[in-house]
Amino acid sequence: MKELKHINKYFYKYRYRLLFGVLITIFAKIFAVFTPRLIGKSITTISKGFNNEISNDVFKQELTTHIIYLIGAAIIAGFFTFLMRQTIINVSRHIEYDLKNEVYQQYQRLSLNFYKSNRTGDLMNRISEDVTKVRMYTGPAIMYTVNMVTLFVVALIYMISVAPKLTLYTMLPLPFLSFIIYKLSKIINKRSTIVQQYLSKLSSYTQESFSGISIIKSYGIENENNLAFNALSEESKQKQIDLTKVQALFFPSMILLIGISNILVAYVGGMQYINGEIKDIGTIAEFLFYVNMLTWPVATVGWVTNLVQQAEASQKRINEFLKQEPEIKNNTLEHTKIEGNIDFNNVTFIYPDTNIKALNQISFTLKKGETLAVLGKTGSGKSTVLDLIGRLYDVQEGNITIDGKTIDQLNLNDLRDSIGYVPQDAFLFSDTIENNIMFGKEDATEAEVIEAAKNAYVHKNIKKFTNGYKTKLGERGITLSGGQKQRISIARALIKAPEIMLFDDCLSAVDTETEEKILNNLRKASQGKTTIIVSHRVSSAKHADKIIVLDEGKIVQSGTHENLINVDGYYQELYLKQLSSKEL
Ligand SMILES: Nc1ncnc2c1ncn2[C@@H]1O[C@H](COP(=O)(O)OP(=O)(O)OP(=O)(O)O)[C@@H](O)[C@H]1O
Repeated sequence: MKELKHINKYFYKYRYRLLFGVLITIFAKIFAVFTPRLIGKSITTISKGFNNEISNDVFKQELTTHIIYLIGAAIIAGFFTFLMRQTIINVSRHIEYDLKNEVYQQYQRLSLNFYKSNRTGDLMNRISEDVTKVRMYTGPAIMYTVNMVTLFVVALIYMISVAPKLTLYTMLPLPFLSFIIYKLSKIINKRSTIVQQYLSKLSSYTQESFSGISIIKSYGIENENNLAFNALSEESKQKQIDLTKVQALFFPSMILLIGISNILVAYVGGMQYINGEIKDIGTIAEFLFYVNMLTWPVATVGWVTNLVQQAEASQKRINEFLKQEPEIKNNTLEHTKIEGNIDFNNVTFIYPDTNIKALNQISFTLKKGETLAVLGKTGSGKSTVLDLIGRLYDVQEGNITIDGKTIDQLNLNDLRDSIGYVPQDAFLFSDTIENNIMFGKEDATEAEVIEAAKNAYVHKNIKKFTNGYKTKLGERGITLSGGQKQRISIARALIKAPEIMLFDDCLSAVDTETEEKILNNLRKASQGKTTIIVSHRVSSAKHADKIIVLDEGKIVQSGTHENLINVDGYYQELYLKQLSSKEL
């Protein structure tokens, strides 16, 4: 129960509702216990009536009173049971919602490395399946426990006072029942976890097949794909059958044990009635009702124990994530206006997970309003430069300053607010084009959206879609070309009008002519803004105030376009190659 302590704060938050739920449960059970008593009394009255021990009038009057009370007690018990579910199960839904939000907020706080070291499936499971299992502890487990304890106490007190020996026999099979249910539900849970795993495997497999359908079709591997799917389905079916076999035992075992209890009560009660130890015949009927009434709560002891064990295991997994601290922390609450003077001083950076030295002693200075172009072979460390400016990672050696302050001393939110970043792979959400652009500025006007799209040279494309800016993207929406995606992603950064603009090879999918037009617009839009353009093309770099060429994390060339085309090296080679291909 150590791990589940985390939930106590939520119990405290909803303490009044919970307490109300517990009280209601107690009332419900008190009234529920009236039913067997009144049935017992009615049977005794009927027996007396048949044996002419009471007059016809008394018989009628007693029986009518019992029946009216019986209906009344059943209605009241039913109403309280309804209220009990309404309160306790509702509280569990509130706690589930709060816990999901807590986990999600923690996910948002954590740094990129956390996402690298944990699989997406794992992250999804903890927020869905694990939270659901914890909910079973906060709702059904509590409800059934209170239910059982109350019913037991109320029923037992009364049963012992009426027939102590018969009570003992009634209770005898119940611990066995509880134990068997505990064992069965343990096996059922184990097998259903396996079934669940197979279901996730199947859905991931199908999902991937659908995403990669064009590859599957173009390579003509539909048959192989079918065979692999069939094999997985077959395994999954086998696991389902294993589960069904144990599930099939659940109710028969319960019915068997209830049957044994009924026989015991009928036999022992009958003998006691014959011996005169029990006065009223109705007591036997009453006890038969108790057996059936107590069986389900007793069975739930085993079930609830299992629920709590599972919730504990799930909460343990959730706590592992909740305990983690983001590697990148905001070190100050003080707000600073960011101008955009960037300095790299001997920055060395090694990716912690791969140990790859991505940057090695990098230094450069970029004043507010200047443009830097970063070129170099693939894997030379260009994107890493941008990631470090946005503090997606912290540098290990050397330092980066912005406006003279090392970046970890700047307010992290201010820093990220002042950056407009266009990644290498443009990511667009399954939403309208307009909302995707407005992601950079939530309160943007329509005119601003259009202006940004025009600057990113994508306005004309958008206008051609039937729904224009309201066109839905993503699943069930339209599919954009690589170049269109890149340009919408640029518009998203432009609308933000940040002090620092970071473009990570984001024009690679557009032709050089469009590139030229976009760059012209960017130059106008980014007047006074510090801009870094990562590219593989000289055409993207030639207007920059400064150019650096990286190779294996080191700066191997730096200067302006005019300087660099006149010295032997990577830049000149690239220039000549791209020039000749253009001429061709
Ligand atoms: N998140 C990461 N975790 C671990 N290693 C990484 C990560 N990102 C990049 N690397 C490694 O760091 C090195 C530099 O990568 P980076 O992405 O900065 O290169 P790049 O010059 O931008 O390459 P490209 O032109 O192909 O985009 C590469 O060897 C890469 O494998």
